[in-house]
Amino acid sequence: MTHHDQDFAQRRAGAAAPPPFEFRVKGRRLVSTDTQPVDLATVNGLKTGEIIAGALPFEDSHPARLWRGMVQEKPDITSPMLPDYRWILRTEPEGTDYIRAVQQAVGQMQASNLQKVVLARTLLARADRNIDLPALLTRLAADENATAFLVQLSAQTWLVGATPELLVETSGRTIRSFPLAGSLPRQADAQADRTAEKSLQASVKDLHEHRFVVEHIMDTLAPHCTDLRAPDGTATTSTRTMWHLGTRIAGVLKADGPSSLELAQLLHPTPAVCGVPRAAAMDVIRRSEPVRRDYYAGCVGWCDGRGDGAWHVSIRCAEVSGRDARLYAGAGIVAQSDPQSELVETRAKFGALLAALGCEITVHKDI
Ligand SMILES: C=C(O[C@@H]1C=C(C(=O)O)C=C[C@H]1O)C(=O)O
Repeated sequence: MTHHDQDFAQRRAGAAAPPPFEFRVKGRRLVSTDTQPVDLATVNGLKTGEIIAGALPFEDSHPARLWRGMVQEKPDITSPMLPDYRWILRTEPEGTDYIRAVQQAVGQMQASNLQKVVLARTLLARADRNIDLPALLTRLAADENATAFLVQLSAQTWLVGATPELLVETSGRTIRSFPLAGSLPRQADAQADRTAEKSLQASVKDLHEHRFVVEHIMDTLAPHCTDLRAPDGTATTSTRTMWHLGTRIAGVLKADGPSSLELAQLLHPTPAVCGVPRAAAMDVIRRSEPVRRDYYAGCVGWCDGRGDGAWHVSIRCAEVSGRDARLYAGAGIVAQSDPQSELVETRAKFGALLAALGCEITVHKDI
């Protein structure tokens, strides 16, 4: 038996527990070294080579989930093979209730100063045996345009996903952000896929949705930078399942500027996951989403003792516990939104996780 097979066989027997955190970023792995959680202040006492990493919640009512760890250049050897699970799926809220919430939000936009709100729904997927988290992470990491992450939230629960959205990254005084907003599902046919990309690029509604996010990030970062630029025009970017509008923001931090962790806290929640104005959008989210977001639409990432690090928006993810996965997906709603299209967009956003779980979305068309 090779080391690789042994590792897989052990895990199938349930011997190896998932680590408290692991990130996969373009061939590098960020791995936990301690099994005891740490708090935000731990960042001040880190030794060279150490990081803290984990998840920040959508709302402050939940604590940060952080652990100490290190960056490894070693590639991963975990097998991407999964057992052939049988699935039971249930959406929460049901599609009709999600559509009603979108209609109400659009109505509120006509009668108030609410301009954008991101409304999410969830999909409960129950397998016939425990979900193999390390294999799931390896499968999610196959998408080169996403950062795959696994973060322990409680004794039995992990947040796992693959996000394409970079909230903020700093290295010395160099700062970057890659906000996304405005989406269309990818198409299997190459010609149809290209048409989808072009129509997204030309969509006034999506460009409008996108602009809120770029403005928020520029306004929040500007006081901390000596130089900050967003390119003219918005580009498209893709994952294996979605097209998005994205803007590559780059700049130079002031000397003794905030750490990557502090910047993530300043920026969060952006209008990519909350809305404009923020307080009104938060109010709509709290009133119309029946399932609390917990760590979905928060941040996942890492920071070292000098403040360098990267924080991503925790989207395209699920909370996994034993046989159960709760998948989350949201869509930005503006006055011109069509509720049925927003439902389809959230369904497509479940696609990355479902594919990684080996659950065929085409078999479950009604989600
Ligand atoms: C909220 C999600 O995605 C966000 C919303 C987007 C949109 O509304 O177009 C696009 C990318 C993300 O910023 C999600 O995937 O759950």
